[in-house]
Amino acid sequence: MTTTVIGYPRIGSHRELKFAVQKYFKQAISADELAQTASQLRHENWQTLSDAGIDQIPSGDFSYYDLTLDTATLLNIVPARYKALHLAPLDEYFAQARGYQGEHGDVKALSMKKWFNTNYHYLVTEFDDDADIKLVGTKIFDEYQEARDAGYQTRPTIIGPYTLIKNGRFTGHKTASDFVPALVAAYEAVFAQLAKQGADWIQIDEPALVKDQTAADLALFSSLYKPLLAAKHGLKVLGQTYFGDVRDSYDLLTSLDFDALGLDFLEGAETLPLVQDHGFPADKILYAGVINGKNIWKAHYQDKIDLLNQIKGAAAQVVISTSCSLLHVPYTIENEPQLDDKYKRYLAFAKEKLTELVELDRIEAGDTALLEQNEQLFTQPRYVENETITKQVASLKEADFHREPSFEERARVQKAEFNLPKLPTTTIGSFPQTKEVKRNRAKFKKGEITKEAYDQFNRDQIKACVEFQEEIGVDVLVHGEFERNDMVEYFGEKLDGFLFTSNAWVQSYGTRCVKPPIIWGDVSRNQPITVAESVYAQSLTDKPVKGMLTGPVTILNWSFPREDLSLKESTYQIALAIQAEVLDLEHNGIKIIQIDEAALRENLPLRQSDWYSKYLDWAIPAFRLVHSKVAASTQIHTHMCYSEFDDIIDAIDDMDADVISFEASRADLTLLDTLQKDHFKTHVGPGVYDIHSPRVPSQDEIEGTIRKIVAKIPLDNIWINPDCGLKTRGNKETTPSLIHLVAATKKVRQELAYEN
Ligand SMILES: CN1c2c(nc(N)[nH]c2=O)NC[C@@H]1CNc1ccc(C(=O)N[C@@H](CCC(=O)N[C@@H](CCC(=O)N[C@@H](CCC(=O)O)C(=O)O)C(=O)O)C(=O)O)cc1
Ligand SMILES: N[C@@H](CCS)C(=O)O
Ligand SMILES: [Zn+2]
Repeated sequence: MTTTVIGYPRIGSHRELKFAVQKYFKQAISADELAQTASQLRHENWQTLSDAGIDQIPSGDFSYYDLTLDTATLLNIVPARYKALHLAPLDEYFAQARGYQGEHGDVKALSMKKWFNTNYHYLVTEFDDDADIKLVGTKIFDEYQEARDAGYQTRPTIIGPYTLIKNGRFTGHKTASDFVPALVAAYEAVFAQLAKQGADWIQIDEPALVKDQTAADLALFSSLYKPLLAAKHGLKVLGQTYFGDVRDSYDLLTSLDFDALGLDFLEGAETLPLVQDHGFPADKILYAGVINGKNIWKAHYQDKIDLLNQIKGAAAQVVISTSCSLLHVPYTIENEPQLDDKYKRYLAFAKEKLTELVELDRIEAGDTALLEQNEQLFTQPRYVENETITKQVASLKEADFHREPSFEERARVQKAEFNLPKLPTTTIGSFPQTKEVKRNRAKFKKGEITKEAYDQFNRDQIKACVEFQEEIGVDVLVHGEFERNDMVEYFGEKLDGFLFTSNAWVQSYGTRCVKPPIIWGDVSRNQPITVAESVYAQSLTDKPVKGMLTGPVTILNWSFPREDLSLKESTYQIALAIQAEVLDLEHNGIKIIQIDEAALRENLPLRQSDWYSKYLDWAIPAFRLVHSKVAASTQIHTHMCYSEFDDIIDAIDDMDADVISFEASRADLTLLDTLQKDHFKTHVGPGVYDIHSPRVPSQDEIEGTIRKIVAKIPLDNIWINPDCGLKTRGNKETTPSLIHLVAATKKVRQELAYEN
C-alpha cells in the first residue's frame, strides 16, 4: 500500500522557525534571512519523510504563522485596513497576525480562534463586502517548485474554500453564497497553475465537514465543489477531512468528482460504518487516517491491521495515512535523551509515526516479526496503580460537586469581605516572561545556579511586580507567575503521575509553542505547588493577591492523556489534587483564588449532540469539585481564553465560580450580547484589550470598551482586566497598557458617579 501524512510540524525540531520569526520581528534579521531558515526547515522535512520511506510527501504545509492566514492571503482576502498600511507583503502578513502600531498606522490583529478541538489557533478570515477574491499569491506554487527542484514530487496542500468560509467572519451585508463564484474561480486558478507546474495531485483540507451539517451547509459545499471539480485542469484532487467523521456529507462527498477522499478512522466514530454500510466508490482512492496525529503513544499494530483489513474490505484502493496533520505532535523522541527507555519504547512522535506508517505497510506485505515485536509492548501492564487515588475517585459523592452557600449569598459575603470599588481591576496572572526570567530558569535547569538563587530571583520579580501593581492602582493583585515555564507543564512537574520532555515542542499559535506533559500514571499531589509564591506576594501588600491555579480540565486537555483510563477519571484525579492545593492556599490566608480553565472548550465534541453526554457532564463537575469545599468568603475566579463561549454559556455559569474573565476584545465584544440575553450570573471580566498583540491600547480605546461593557452588563457584576496573561508580552508594552487600563477604569468610574 501507499503511505502518506496529511501534514508535518513546521516550527523546526528545536523551534528554529520560532526564533527566526521573533528575530525578524525585532529586525535582527532580514526577510531574506528568515526565508532561508524557512527553506532549510522545509527541505529537512521533505528529507525526513523521504528517508523514512513515505511514498507521498505533502508540500504547502509550511507556514510562517498560520495556514488559514496563508490561504486568505493567497486569495487576496486581506481586509482594507491592512492594505492601507502599505507595508511589504511579509509585513502586511504579520500585521494581520499580530496587529501593527508604527509609522504606517495603528491596526488590531485579526481575530484568533481555536483550531477545532486542538490547542492550535488560527487567524479568522474576514470576508468584507468589498473583498476582491482572486489568486494573487504564490506560496503554494513556490513551495511545490522548491520541493520539485530538490527532487521531491509533492502533493501541494491548501485549506479548502468551505472550511475557509465556515471558520471565517462576514463583516458586512454579504453572506457566504455571495463569495462562491469568486472563490471557485480563485481555487480553479490554483489548480490550473499547479497543473501547469507539473503537479499530479492537490490535497484540499475540509475539516469543517466533521461538524454537524445543515442542508444549507451541504448546499453551500456543493455550490463550491461542483464547479470546482469540473475544472481540475488534469489535477487529481484529494478532499481531506480530519478530527471526526463526515456522517452528514459522506454521500455527497462520494458522489462528487473527487479523485480521493481522506477520512479519519480514529476520532471519526462513524467513519468505518459509513464506508462499510454506504460503500466506497471503486474509482476513488481512500486515504485512511489510521495513525493517530494527536497522541504520542506507539500504535498497537494488531489493532491497526484489523482496522485496515476492514477498510480494505470496503474500499478497492487504500492509502495509509495519519488521522490529522502531525502538526499537533512533537518532532521526535530522538530529542529526549534524558527519558528512560522504559518510557520511550511506548512513545511515537511525528518522526516515529512515519516509521509506524511504513511498518504497517510492511506488515500488510507479510512482515510478521514487526507485528510480534510490537505486540510485546501491549501484553504487559505499563502503569502501577495508585490505589489511594483510584479509591478516592470511586467514592466521590454528589455533595462533593456542590459549593454551599448559594452564589447570591456568597456574593453578599464577599462584597463585605473585600469592599472593592465598582469595576475592580485585575490581571489574569502572568506578567512578562522576560529574557532574564527565562534565563534564570534555564541556568537553574542546567545546574548553573542553586535552587536558593533561582527562588531568590523569582522572589525579587514578585516583589517588583506587586510594587508595580500597587503603584498604578490595580485593585486585586497577582504574583506574576515568574516561577512557571507554562501554566500546565509547571503543574505537571509538581504532581505525581506525569512525565516530562526536554524538546517535545508543539506549536500553539504563530511563534508560541508548548511542551505538553505526558500523563503516565495515576495523578496525585504530594507537595504544595503554588503556596510559597502566593503567600510571599500576599505578605508584601494589604490588597488581595489572587492565588493562581490551572484547573483540572485544562491540565488534562493540554497534556497528552493516557489511553487506558477515561478522560473523566483522569480529570477527577487531577481535580482532587488541585482541590487540595485550593484548600492549602485558603488555609494560608489567600482569599481570592483563580482556577484557570482556559482549555475548557477544547475537548468539547465537535458535534453538538455529544456535548453533554460525552463531555460537559463530567468536565463542569470536575471544576466544581475543585472549589466545592471553600468558605463563602473565599472568592473563586476562573479564566478562559480564545474560545467561542456563546453556545455553552449555561454550562460555564454552572461552573459556579464567583468571577470569570475571558477573551472578548479580539472578537469585538460580541459575547456581551449573549451574557446579557442569558442573564449570566457569574461576575465577569470581559478582556478589555488583546494581549496577544504587541499593540499598546490607548486609554481612550479602553474607556470606549469599558463603556460598551457597562451598557450591557449590570455594573456590580463587572471586572476590568486584559483578556489573558501577559507572559508573552514585554514590559515595554505591558507597563503603558496596564497604566491605560487603570486610568480608563478610573475615568469611567468618575463618569458613572456623575451620572448617578
Ligand atoms: C494561554 N495559552 C496557553 C495554551 N496552552 C498552554 N499549554 N499554555 C498556555 O499558556 N494554549 C492557549 C493559550 C495560547 N497559547 C500559548 C502557548 C504558548 C505560550 C508561550 O509563551 N510559550 C513559550 C514557551 C513557554 C515555556 O515553556 N518556557 C520555558 C522555556 C523557555 C525557553 O525557550 N528557554 C530557552 C532558553 C532561554 C535562555 O537561555 O534565555 C530554551 O529552552 O532554548 C521556560 O520559561 O522555562 C514560547 O516561547 O513559545 C503562550 C501562549
Ligand atoms: N494565569 C494564566 C492564564 C493564561 S490562559 C496566565 O496569566 O498566563
Ligand atoms: Zn488565557
